[in-house]
Amino acid sequence: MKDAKKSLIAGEKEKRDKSKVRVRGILGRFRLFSPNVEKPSDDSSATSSFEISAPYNTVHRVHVGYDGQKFSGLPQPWMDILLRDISEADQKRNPTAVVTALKFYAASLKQQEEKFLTTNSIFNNSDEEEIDVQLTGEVLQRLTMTEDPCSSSSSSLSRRGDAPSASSLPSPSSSSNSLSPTDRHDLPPISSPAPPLPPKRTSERAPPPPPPARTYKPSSNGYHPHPQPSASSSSIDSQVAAATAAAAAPPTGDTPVAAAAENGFAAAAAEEEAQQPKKVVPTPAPRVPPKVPPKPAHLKSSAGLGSPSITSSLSTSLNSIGHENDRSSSSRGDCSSGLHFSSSNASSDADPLASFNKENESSNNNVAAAPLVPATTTTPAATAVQNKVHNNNNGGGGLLHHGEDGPVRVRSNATKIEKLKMTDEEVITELRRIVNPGNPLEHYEVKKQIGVGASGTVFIARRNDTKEVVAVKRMAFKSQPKKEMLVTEIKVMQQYKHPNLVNYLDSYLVEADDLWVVMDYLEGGNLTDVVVKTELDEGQIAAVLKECLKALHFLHSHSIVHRDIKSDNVLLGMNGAVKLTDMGFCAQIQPGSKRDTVVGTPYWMSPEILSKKKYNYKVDIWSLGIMALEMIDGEPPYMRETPMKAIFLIAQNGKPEIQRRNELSPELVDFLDRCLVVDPESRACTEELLAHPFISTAKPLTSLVPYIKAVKELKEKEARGGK
Ligand SMILES: Nc1ncnc2c1ncn2[C@@H]1O[C@H](COP(=O)(O)OP(=O)(O)OP(=O)(O)O)[C@@H](O)[C@H]1O
Repeated sequence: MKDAKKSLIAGEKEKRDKSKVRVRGILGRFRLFSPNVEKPSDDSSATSSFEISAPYNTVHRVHVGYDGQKFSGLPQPWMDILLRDISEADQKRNPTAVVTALKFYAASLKQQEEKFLTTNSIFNNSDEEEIDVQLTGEVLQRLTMTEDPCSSSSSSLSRRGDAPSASSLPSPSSSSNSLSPTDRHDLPPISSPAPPLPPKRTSERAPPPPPPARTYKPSSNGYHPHPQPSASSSSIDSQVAAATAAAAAPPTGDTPVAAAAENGFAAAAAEEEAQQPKKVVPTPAPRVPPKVPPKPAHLKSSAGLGSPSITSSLSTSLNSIGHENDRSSSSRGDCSSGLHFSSSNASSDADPLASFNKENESSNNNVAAAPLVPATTTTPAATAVQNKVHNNNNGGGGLLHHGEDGPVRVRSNATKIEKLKMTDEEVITELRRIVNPGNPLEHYEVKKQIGVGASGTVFIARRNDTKEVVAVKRMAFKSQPKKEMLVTEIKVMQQYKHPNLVNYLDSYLVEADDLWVVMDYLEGGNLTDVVVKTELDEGQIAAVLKECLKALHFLHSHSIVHRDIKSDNVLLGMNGAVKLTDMGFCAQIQPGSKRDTVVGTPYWMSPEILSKKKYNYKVDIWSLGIMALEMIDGEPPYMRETPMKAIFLIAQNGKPEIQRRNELSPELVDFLDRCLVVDPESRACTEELLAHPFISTAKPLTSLVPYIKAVKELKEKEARGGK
């Protein structure tokens, strides 16, 4: 009787709580479409039938000129898109931002498989094919005028004081570096229209009539999932670009000229090393292959799991993690005092975990907000990771010597280890080392599908012995375009444990193709669903940000940069727990060093990434600021613009307009202002933000519960067909 009364009271309370849930109005986020596999996450019957065709075999060299009036040299389809998306007046007003957008666009053409440039993640680590943007006239003059790319001084090309300086935008010199990705699908069609596209964000409310750019409908607006051969592959003519750059451009990044020269030397050495015949990577002790069940139907074809995508958020390559340090850069940011970074050396650069181990050995670890230390360093996986480092080095130039006391790593003269691309076989070998042995079906009973991502399908499963409910992401490994990234994600998840990171439990590789990653099940779904359908108040927004900041502080304290912070990558527990996921894009950045791989999701990307500058962990802070805007507005800035235009606008405007500034508390406005600073050196760090007055207004996490429940119910209703 008492219990019945209690549950009645609880039920009433829940009802009251629910009635307080503020449902977002019609200005909710547009429904986005992706060419790949995204299906309604609740649609367990959903399977993908869409396959991205293999795109480009040819290499085009695209030299783009700008005479102060208009751009020339672009392939016609690009020109069409440019004219469609960015008015001539805008082009003229800020040609450097156009260049940023073009380069980003061009680089995306390099992706063999990709998603639409919408909310999807992008990884581009290749500098083989790029657009060569040769500028002439006033743009070139202006570009050469400013030297400090992070300068907060406003450029003559910037419309607002907070806009990036002209030199923070791509310069001719940067065109000789790898450039940024964009949306290949943006090309106009030359063949049949694209197949209908499933929605990417299932939770998104029905949009108002979307502008052409956001619907990606073929032919009507030029957005197509299939690559267009005519403009398919752009390639930088590096010699020409280098010549142009050498003559005209300031050094990119924040490095002094001498350091830049040194860096150039290192890069050249790496290039040279990469061209050496590849040595055989030692094969690990053979593992007794587990008895495997028949291949699941959904893995029989890659299409069944969703088209592979370079933008897989489960993706960061081994190459990318810890291999791109710009040793010459000395910038450390303004917030590093409270954080411990392990000192950089060649060996630790090779793998974040190597660095982590080193860090553990060190006694001066003063990480402040890392309630849990990274998981054991003595697990087979950790050992395997170390082996991997050795193998990598060995493969890269026979640098490993095994002494009696164990392996001794000798400093490589080539710092750009990412040049050493792993073959698929090597990746699989590596993967086998780090996953659990055995057959997962002996341990888990797969229940139902809960979602489909770019790289795989997520299921609820139950552990046979403990009856624990878990989430299992299953991926057709062989058809993944960036296999190394999956390996990286597993490694990062294995090694870095924190209450605000989605907890990794196990992984298995079945028949060398069915990759299982078992993790905690976050029943509340992702934050996107909540921000799209409801309006959190400031205390709740602060609560979410606080949890994310704790996770970021932990990662940054271990020299790990997440690189894909957005609401999609924040999962929620039914108790209000907030956890970051998608560690695939993580990379290590040593103190004082920066990276230049273009990674992330364009709308959330910081100006320094978009303009292909060297960057550090501050990129996560920018993205967190954008995510805060998502929670306020239901979508990130420029979400209703075409991808090309959005990149142009980020490059041009730098800090986005805070639409509802007047409705927000001064604390929240200040928090946003500290995150969305164009100059990363002046941008806040996690430590500062955790102590920010806005964060101290955080409500208890339980305040999120009614919202999470309401959204879940709404989604279930939608899945049942009752809107
Ligand atoms: N641990 C988890 N608990 C609950 N739901 C999850 C979990 N992991 C993923 N999901 C949900 O499953 C769906 C697919 O997730 P996934 O991570 O595959 O998406 P994605 O980020 O688009 O894809 P990818 O990571 O392959 O790029 C999403 O709706 C996500 O919220």
